[in-house]
Amino acid sequence: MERITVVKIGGNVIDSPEATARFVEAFAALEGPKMLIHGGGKLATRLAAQLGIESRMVDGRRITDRETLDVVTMVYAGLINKRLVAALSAAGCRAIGLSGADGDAVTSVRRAAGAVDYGYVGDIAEGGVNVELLRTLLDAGLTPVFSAITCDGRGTLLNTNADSVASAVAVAASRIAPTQLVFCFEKAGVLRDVEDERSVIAEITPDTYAALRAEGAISAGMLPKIDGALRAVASGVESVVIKQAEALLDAGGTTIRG
Ligand SMILES: Nc1ncnc2c1ncn2[C@@H]1O[C@H](COP(=O)(O)OP(=O)(O)O)[C@@H](O)[C@H]1O
Ligand SMILES: CC(=O)N[C@@H](CCC(=O)OP(=O)(O)O)C(=O)O
Repeated sequence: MERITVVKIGGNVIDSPEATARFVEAFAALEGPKMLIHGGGKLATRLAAQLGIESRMVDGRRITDRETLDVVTMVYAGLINKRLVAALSAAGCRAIGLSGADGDAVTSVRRAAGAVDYGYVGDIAEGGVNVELLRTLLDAGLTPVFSAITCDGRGTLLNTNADSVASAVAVAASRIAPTQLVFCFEKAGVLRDVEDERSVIAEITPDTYAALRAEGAISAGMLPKIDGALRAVASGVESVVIKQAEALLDAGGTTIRG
């Protein structure tokens, strides 16, 4: 099979209909087999607030109680996934929407409660992504579109950070064909100064990451993204780039190296 492109689209982009439309057009134009993973954390937080449910994030991950799990399942696996699939289909991309439960696509393990009890949050185990399902869908010319809802294989849905889903899917895809992973979000790349769009860091390695963390230059939602990116390059993914969604087809952004 030709080189596979796995793209993650972040929640701040999804929150803007105009930015999403521009991204969908660029993604549909990408040649070769491809997959999309989407977040939607911002919309979930807003809808939860409308229902009187407070949202709490720790290290870029949502504390997910029973009520919150229902909200995120409706928002990620429902509204956002189906809107994206409809828009991609309209743009000529044969998309198929999936949660981790569909076709046993992504199996995860509930996080044990430690210093923090994350509730219904799952981490993807080694071999948790169904490679044969991916191969079947890609061979059929379909573009899988994954939400951040996974399943423990025993009937319980779990909330998983979408960046972690993206890196696990990319690692699984690399067993089918060489795979590139692109994290798209609203900023120009990983920034040295989060307020300065011109301060893009061209390259991050495990050593520079540790230094940037210690300086406090990288925080919150950027942590699971770079953790996932480093895991992906260490596990056989050919290249990982973090860049602006609208620049999907252009050069630039931050390259992650092992
Ligand atoms: N060094 C950094 N460069 C860019 N963004 C950063 C950095 N450190 C923290 N961030 C924050 O991380 C956010 C992206 O993470 P997150 O909100 O989880 O978005 P996504 O939905 O794209 O995963 C950015 O909007 C920014 O506020
Ligand atoms: C466990 C956990 O934190 N899950 C994430 C899943 C969505 C996500 O990752 O969305 P973004 O890409 O928009 O951040 C959450 O509920 O926020």
